[in-house]
Amino acid sequence: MNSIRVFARNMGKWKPLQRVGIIGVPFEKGQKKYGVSVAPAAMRAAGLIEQLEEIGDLDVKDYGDIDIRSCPETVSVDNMAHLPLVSECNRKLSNKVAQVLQDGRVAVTIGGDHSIGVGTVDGHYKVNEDMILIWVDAHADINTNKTSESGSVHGMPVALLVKELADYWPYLPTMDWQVPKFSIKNLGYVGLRSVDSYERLAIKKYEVPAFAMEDIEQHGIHKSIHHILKVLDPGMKKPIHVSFDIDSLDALEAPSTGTPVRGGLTLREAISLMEIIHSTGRLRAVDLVEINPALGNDSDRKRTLEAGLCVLKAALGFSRRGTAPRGVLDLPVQSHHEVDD
Ligand SMILES: NC(=[NH2+])NCCC[C@H](N)C(=O)O
Repeated sequence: MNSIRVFARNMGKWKPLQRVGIIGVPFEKGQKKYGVSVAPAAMRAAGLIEQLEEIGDLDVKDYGDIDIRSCPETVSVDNMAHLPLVSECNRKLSNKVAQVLQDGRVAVTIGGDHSIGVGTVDGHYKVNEDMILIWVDAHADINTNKTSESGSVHGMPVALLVKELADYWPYLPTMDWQVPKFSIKNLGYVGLRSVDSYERLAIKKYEVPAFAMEDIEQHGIHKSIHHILKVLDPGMKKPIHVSFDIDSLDALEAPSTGTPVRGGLTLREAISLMEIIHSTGRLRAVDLVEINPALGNDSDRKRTLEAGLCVLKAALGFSRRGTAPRGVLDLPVQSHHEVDD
């Protein structure tokens, strides 16, 4: 059993202490735009570690960045750009995520583009084979090199991870370290609104619980995420991995990202989603990917980084309730007249 929660002496009382490990992945070869590799440094400069430490009852350890050294690209695979680089980065990341989890910490990985989901989920699976995966994203990222229109691996991580799609891939040189074992039955989507036609087929064929934006609009974020958690794990016991792409947020909330799509989650919805997952006590790993500080102007960059920080803080237990002046947020709904009295 993984003891993520230990007890810490806190103001004379014993309180649960959540241990967290931060991993940066300055990797951008899973897509074509410059800049997403700067995100770990930009998030740290924006106060990532300090802000997490302020949450209280959180023991934060920074494991630093994965060493992304360009290895010679001796092999190439059709319609799959930079596979050897993607593979090498993810191999190292997988080992690091497993180490953080074995240290009894929640693994918080800051990308990088979404191709790094291969490493985070692979590493998590090594430690918790019963894990469930919530992919929060505008895109389904379940293309293979045969179905992808872009040839960018950040649109393929889910298809690389799940065992049910293993036969749809050709032999992938350099990827021998990664044997797809995770079952698509343990996957759910939130936030979808830009899904390619073959991706749609895969989601339908395997009946993946998917809450696209229109479903969230209809049911609300609370019911949507509770439903997914229940469908994937009726016993409510399994470790949870959230792979959060910043482009799940509406492009107005998080403009500095490579493949923005309008009509997405509000920041408030994303925070609620993370608060609900935090409240299960079963969040073991969270990825935050696709923040590209090189895109947009200063205000875009600031807004996007802030949104990323808010999402992570919510995932790790920060709640406005705890910090607001006492009573204000606990007021029952009442008229202005009653409040003024
Ligand atoms: N993680 C992302 N931003 N993925 C975007 C993927 C876009 C498109 N579906 C593709 O396969 O190229």
